[in-house]
Amino acid sequence: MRFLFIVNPIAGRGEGKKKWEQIKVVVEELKLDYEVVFTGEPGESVFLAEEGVAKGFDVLVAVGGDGTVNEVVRGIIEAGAKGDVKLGIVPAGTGNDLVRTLDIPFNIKEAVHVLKNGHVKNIDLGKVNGDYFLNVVGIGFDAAVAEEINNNIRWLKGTAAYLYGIFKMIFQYKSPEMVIKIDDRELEGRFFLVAIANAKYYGGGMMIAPDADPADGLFDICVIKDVSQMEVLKVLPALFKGNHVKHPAVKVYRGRKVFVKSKKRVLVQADGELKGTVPMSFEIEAKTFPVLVP
Ligand SMILES: Nc1ncnc2c1ncn2[C@@H]1O[C@H](COP(=O)(O)OP(=O)(O)OP(=O)(O)O)[C@@H](O)[C@H]1O
Repeated sequence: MRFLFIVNPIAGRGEGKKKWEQIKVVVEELKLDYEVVFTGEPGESVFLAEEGVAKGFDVLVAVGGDGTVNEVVRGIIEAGAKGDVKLGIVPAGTGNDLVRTLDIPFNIKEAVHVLKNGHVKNIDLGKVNGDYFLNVVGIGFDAAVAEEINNNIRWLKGTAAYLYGIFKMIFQYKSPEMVIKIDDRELEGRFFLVAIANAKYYGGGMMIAPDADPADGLFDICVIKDVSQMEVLKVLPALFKGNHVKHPAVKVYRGRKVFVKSKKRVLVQADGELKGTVPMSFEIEAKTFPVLVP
């Protein structure tokens, strides 16, 4: 197996480059057949991954956070190698939400061992607007927070940015009326947020869908009804352990296809990236993307 490591040197607040030096030691100890490339600007991992596919590497290893992982996946897909070329991940980001769901170790040595001795898991991909997502789509409150972070709080990163954004938005946000279709089921009402989850985590460690399995061919759809601001603040800490699902305003559904519409401007984010507003539909592509996991 030939490995191409795609390293984001600025991931994890500039730690990426230093992490690579540690990774390299283990990679050489294990005698992996490898090459390494470094990104020089945002988005470059997509291009480097496409090049890696063209050069015939079997595994492309994203060294970075979820941003780098998403870009490498996009590169593999755009090169037409979905299902053929495998994804490896050595976490070096601030968030690394996919890694948490897949139980890939944060310890460098252990993560590199997974590349050599782990097994292949074919995970599901979420589809939105012809694009793919790995973790979670958020509709409503969390997308409003993502917009706020994008526009006004770029100086903070990861969970800190989310928490700040949440406290800022909570007093401005009004739960909109929405219609949510999940396969043959239809829900209607005022919703605080809808999270369409392939994996369990988003926002750098918030466990929005504690029972989501990224290889079961299904989305876990977490629907939160309109709740008071005080109630949100009370439930928020429970989100880190996934205990929010016990709250009476929270319900989790499973499905393959989701459609959401509203008469209001309701924002959508996918893996932290703003996608626009509803109406929008979401579909799962079951078990198509091979990833090396423990
Ligand atoms: N050389 C570079 N200079 C500036 N930005 C880069 C460079 N290489 C990659 N990027 C961008 O950095 C962004 C963040 O990367 P990534 O998500 O891997 O790290 P992170 O933010 O530390 O981790 P996480 O997303 O898990 O919190 C990505 O959008 C990527 O396009």
